[in-house]
Amino acid sequence: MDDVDLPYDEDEASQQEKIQALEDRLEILETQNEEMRDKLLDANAENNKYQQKLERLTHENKKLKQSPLFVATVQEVSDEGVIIKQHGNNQEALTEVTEEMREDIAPDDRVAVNNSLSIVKTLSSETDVRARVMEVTESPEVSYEDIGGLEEQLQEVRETVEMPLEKPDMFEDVGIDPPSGVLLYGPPGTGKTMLAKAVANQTDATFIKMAGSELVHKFIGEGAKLVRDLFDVAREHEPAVIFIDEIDAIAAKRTESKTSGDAEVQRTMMQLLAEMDGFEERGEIRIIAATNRFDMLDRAILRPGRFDRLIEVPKPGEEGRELIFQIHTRNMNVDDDVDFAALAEETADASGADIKAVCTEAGMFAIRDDRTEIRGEDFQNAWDKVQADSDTTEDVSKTFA
Ligand SMILES: Nc1ncnc2c1ncn2[C@@H]1O[C@H](COP(=O)(O)OP(=O)(O)OP(=O)(O)O)[C@@H](O)[C@H]1O
Repeated sequence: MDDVDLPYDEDEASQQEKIQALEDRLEILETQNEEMRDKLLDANAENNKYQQKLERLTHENKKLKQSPLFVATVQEVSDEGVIIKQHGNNQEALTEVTEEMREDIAPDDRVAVNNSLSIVKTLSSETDVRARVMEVTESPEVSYEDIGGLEEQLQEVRETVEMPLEKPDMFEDVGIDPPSGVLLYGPPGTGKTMLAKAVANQTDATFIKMAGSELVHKFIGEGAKLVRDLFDVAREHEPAVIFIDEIDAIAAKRTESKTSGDAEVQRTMMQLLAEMDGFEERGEIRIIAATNRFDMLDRAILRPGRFDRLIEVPKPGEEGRELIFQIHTRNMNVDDDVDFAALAEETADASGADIKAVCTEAGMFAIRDDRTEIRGEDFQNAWDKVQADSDTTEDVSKTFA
């Protein structure tokens, strides 16, 4: 009791006064106690609030690190941070990375960034992108005998692509440069890809195919780099035939609009032209491009030294159609009553791809009927079906146009 400060004078206060003073002190202490309890309750409530906020932020933080993340390409790594270019809008941004991550990051790497553009992780290397966008075939299985009704076109492709690969000395001796690039143009499914594959097969060249639309739509922001990669891959695989399908996607006439998408397409095309122009010693690499939209092409790509040999690949004529029927039924069990000449007459306007579809469908009709031999009527039904299917596709594309 020594350390307690009593509210009265021990020697002088009467008993009554002592009781009164103690009662007063008790009252004060009770009030103080009450106040403290209130404060404690407030503090507890506050604590609860902060606890909830902490949980919310932890959750949000976790979410930020998860999807959706955006893809960007590293442009530059410097002391000031990392400059990235976002895919999609092509905008550049300066962002920070942790010390550990900085060591793993180099220009041209693909990275995933979150909403605030912080690099969250690095993505798989570009070889994966190359593999996804380029089809590389050591020796495609298409030969000249598999192509029906394109004798003139075949002849021209052989002269312009096959000869320079097989007899480069002849061009040197004569003193002329072989054509740089060959452009095949015509409706879909007429055998443009087949021609390119067949010539690669004939010359034992590696066939490297890249689709223009994929370059600019699927790998936005990487088009120019992929074009560079395409030529690198070709150099690694010489002799090689580079086939760029749907070239109109990267070489369409310039439009008035100046959207970033257009700028990206422009950059991709400039890179392609630069590769072709700077390709003095092209060695054993030939370039073939194809398009269904010749009218849309930017004339810059048709200048001498670029795609300077134009070959039209039209739909087959009647004779061509008969040949294509024969080619695609070579391994089929066809009844003797099937008259391909009559079928060729009837299937006016069909492309090679349509005829292939008719042959496959005819086989399906026989199977459905539990037969192993394909009859004339199966081909008839198949032609009706292929026509009906293509009408539906046209309607659908009109609807979504
Ligand atoms: N002239 C042809 N002779 C034989 N088969 C053909 C012919 N044309 C097309 N085909 C068949 O159609 C398929 C598609 O043809 P291919 O891919 O070469 O056409 P394409 O002109 O490149 O078409 P796209 O412009 O749509 O890319 C071929 O795999 C082949 O089976």
